[in-house]
Amino acid sequence: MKLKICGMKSENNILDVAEIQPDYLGFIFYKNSPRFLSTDIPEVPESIKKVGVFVNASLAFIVDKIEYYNLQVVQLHGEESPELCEQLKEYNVQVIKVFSVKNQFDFSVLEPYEDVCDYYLFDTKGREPGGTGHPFNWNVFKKYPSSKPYFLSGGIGPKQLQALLLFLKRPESDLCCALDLNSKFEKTTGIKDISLLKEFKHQLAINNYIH
Ligand SMILES: O=C(O)c1ccccc1N[C@@H]1O[C@H](COP(=O)(O)O)[C@@H](O)[C@H]1O
Repeated sequence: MKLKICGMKSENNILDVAEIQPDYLGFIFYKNSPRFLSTDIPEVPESIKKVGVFVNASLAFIVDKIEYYNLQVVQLHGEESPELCEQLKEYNVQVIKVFSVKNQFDFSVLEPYEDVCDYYLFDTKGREPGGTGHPFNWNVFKKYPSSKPYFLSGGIGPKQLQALLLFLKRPESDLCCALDLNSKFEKTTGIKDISLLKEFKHQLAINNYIH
């Protein structure tokens, strides 16, 4: 299981989070988000992939950020088209397409994206496009029709640990390849709590989900 830690706003906090050695660090390039990144990204180990998170941004805006910040992954968190996903593949990045889930989810909406993105990410549907801090009902994955690996997101925090460990034992989590951690691990908005993150990673490690 891989770990993505998302939404840091300060250079020092980015460096502290990088020391935990997540697989992905996510940076929000959406102006309306309280986690909008307005600093440079300090150098982090090459083993950590830098993910840019975008909401209905133009190809030119995304490409500009890919090049300036040397992003390896883009996370499309709005209503981006399959065509945009396809165009982005030409910029040597992996593409994560996000879908927001309320109580039920119609997985047929994935179909046009099957050949044009690398991963899906499932987040909770809220009034804003991300960072709701609320989990959704993971039972929806009992009907997951795809063979594409997915990131699990949406309000995952220390309080979800036991439910998460149970979920990860179930067959519907077989294609869950990464956990996305954001607002439930914050001291203040955009500043991650390092000890909470370390403890969560440790719990996943002692349960043999990460090494
Ligand atoms: O965190 C934000 O402010 C944000 C804004 C716009 C798009 C995505 C955003 N974050 C993403 O939201 C999910 C879940 O966050 P949470 O655990 O519910 O706080 C995560 O994928 C972030 O990348």
